[in-house]
Amino acid sequence: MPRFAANLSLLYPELDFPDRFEAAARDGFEGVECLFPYAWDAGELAARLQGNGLQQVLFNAPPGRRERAEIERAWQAGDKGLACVPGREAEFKAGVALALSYAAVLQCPRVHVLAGVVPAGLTREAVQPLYVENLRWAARAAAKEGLRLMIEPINTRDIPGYFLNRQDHAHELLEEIGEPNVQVQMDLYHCQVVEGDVATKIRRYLPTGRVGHFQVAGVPQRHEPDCGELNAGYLFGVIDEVAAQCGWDGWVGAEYRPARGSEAGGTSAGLGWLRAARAQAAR
Ligand SMILES: O=C(O)C(=O)[C@@H](O)CO
Ligand SMILES: [Mg+2]
Repeated sequence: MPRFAANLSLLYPELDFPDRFEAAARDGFEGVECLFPYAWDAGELAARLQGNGLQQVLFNAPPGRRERAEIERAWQAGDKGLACVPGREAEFKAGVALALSYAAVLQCPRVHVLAGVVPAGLTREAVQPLYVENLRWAARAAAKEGLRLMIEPINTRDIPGYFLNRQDHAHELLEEIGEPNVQVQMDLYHCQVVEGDVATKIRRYLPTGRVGHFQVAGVPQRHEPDCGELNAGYLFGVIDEVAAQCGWDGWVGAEYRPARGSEAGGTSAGLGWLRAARAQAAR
């Protein structure tokens, strides 16, 4: 069974963010990820991790220039990253520096750097050199701290105009960036929405050593992984099989909006997919 991390920005919406750590540990998660930890003091979050025996496995660099407390709200309102946005290089670098400082305190080995939306009037091809240059700069800064950066293809239904949508583009970009500590965050939800053939893509890309993290949700509504058109149990089996062959030991982030979160039992009641994965592994 892969190691699963609870995405605390999406799971347990019935609880205050700091209380979600304990809930995740109680449900048997060993790792957690989140979108943006910046509204909280890094030391306070590190204490929550330690107190609950959890590892922070991933979070995002800020998607735009804001006060720390505003970052999450700004993401909802439209900040989607700066890596491909001309004229905002200084803000991009300041955001990466803030993320690296949180990663050090949280002892988190991975930081996702959002690509951003291609500005009106420009093409993806026109902004790609800037994206590559920004990622190269960020990768070198992260390498000094022993950290890895993730780049994530995201579907354009969720973020219209987003620069990076496809797995093959992400892997081409890694070649161009040319820094070994940059990897792909392969979100199976986005992969299914954009291009499908998910199991084949896991088999193609995981052995390259260029996939640093997986995430999963049901498709099309981004609810529990066992709701909708993806067969999560089958895909976890594929990850397990290929990981064993190539020595991959990363995490799968549970990044979904619980459909059952508003029912009695909250997020925990919707973890049947996790219990099924455990039962399958025990057989
Ligand atoms: O939307 C997603 O998928 C994510 O992983 C967010 O963290 C934005 O990158
Ligand atoms: Mg994702």
